[in-house]
Amino acid sequence: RLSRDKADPGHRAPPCLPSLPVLGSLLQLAGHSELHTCFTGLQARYGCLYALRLGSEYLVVVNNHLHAREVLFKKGKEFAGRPHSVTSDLMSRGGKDIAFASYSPLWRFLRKLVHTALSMFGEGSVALQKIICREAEGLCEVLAATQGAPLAMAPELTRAVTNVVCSLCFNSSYRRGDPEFEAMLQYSQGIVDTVGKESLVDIFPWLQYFPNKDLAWLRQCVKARDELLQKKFTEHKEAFCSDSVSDLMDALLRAKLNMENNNSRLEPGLELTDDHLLMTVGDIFGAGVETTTTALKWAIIYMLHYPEVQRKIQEELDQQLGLERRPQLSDRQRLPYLEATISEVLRIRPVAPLLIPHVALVDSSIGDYVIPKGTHVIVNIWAIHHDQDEWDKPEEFNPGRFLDEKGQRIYSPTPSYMPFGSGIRTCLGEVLAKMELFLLLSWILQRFTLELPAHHPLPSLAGKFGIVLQATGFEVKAVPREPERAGP
Ligand code: HEM
Repeated sequence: RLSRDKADPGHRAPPCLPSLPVLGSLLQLAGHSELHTCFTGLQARYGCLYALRLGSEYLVVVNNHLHAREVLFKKGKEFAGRPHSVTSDLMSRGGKDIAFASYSPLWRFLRKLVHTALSMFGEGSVALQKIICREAEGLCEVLAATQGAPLAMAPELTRAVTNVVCSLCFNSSYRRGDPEFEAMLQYSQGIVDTVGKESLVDIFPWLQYFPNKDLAWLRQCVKARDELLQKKFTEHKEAFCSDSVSDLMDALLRAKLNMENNNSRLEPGLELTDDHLLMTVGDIFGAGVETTTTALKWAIIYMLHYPEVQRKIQEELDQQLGLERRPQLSDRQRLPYLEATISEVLRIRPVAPLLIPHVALVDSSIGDYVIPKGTHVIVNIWAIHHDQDEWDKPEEFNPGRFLDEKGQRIYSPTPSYMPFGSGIRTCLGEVLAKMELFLLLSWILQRFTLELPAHHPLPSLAGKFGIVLQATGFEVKAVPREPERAGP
């Protein structure tokens, strides 16, 4: 389906959706709340790479893995920019974080710093495994206490994942019912509901000067988030000791103090301000909690739809570990079916179906098409993960596609798989997220069978497009497996 016309490479503009003055191509998208499926459907008419205009912005949508790899990997630096929008600027104080920051030495510095901190306090270390297992145990206790009564899983999953991120960022965690945690849940939901919907105010920035309910709610949620971040920041500053750095906030503070003491700057005019520290930690929260929780929700929803998959995971757990020994990260190799199921969940319901938009920093090209500097590039992971040329029956949930004939794990059966993006702006938390998904799911499924409570309809498999592909709320009945029933 890629253009074979090599006569004039890089000199053709991509096919463009019809566009009106001021509105651009907005009418073509009107009535489609699910942008990822709308963009996928438009391929039938415009091909796998096409352009559109939204307000004054020129956007290109990439629906194919070859073009996606060119943008993210091969020409990663050329497409490493991020667009400014009213909502993302509000969230990140004008890009003073990592995810919404422009490609710059400061972005690179912060990314490296967070990467080092995550590996120091977590990834690969026993410390993180302990933290996640503590949360997994807490989750199992909550499930056991329900004694088979229906339980809304979402808040429990969010608390477990929040506590992991909290431990990494602040070296602290929340108990059930903690008012600070409840407030955090509320503002996080508010942010998810309002950011990333390609809302009109991002297309027509001047709308921010008119009364706007969504924007007012987002401002309130961001204010609540910032107050909490500021509180943690002040506590950390007061207790700071450069010899005992035990979390991300401390690591950022130390970097800032080192810079000030050495009077070193990254580049003239670029300095690490308090805003950068706060927004970077806010970013790890924003990017780290909602994404992993969403993937967990989808995994459990698919377990309810496909009890035979759940059974196979449990058989594998029983065979490899039995019912008593709790799974550890070192067991991942021995549990390929569970790992394949997690991969399949991330394929069929990619958490970030359109990634985060990229921006062309220079005049460039994708395939045969010319892409001017400033173009917003949307990589449609949904289309890539559902591409019929790459996946057999892509709509079918089938963990088996990530296993070979011997039942061994295949990490990527086709290059058309990139749930965490790829290249220079690839997800910073991939390793952490995979650890959480593995440990939390294996601990739950070793001890409980998750069932649909009587008379409850199966939760919808249709996601709601937003900053993440949201799953609808649902309840489960957790039926203890044998040793739980028998007691310790
Ligand atoms: C299942 C869980 C997760 C998924 C599916 C996921 C996916 C993604 C995707 C698709 C991107 C955008 C890549 C791009 O624009 O090219 C991204 C960016 C990012 N993710 Fe994740 N993510 C997950 C968990 C996490 C966690 C746990 C953290 C932090 C601890 C995290 C931190 C980030 C950051 C900081 C960025 C921005 C990177 C940049 O712009 O340089 N993510 N993630």
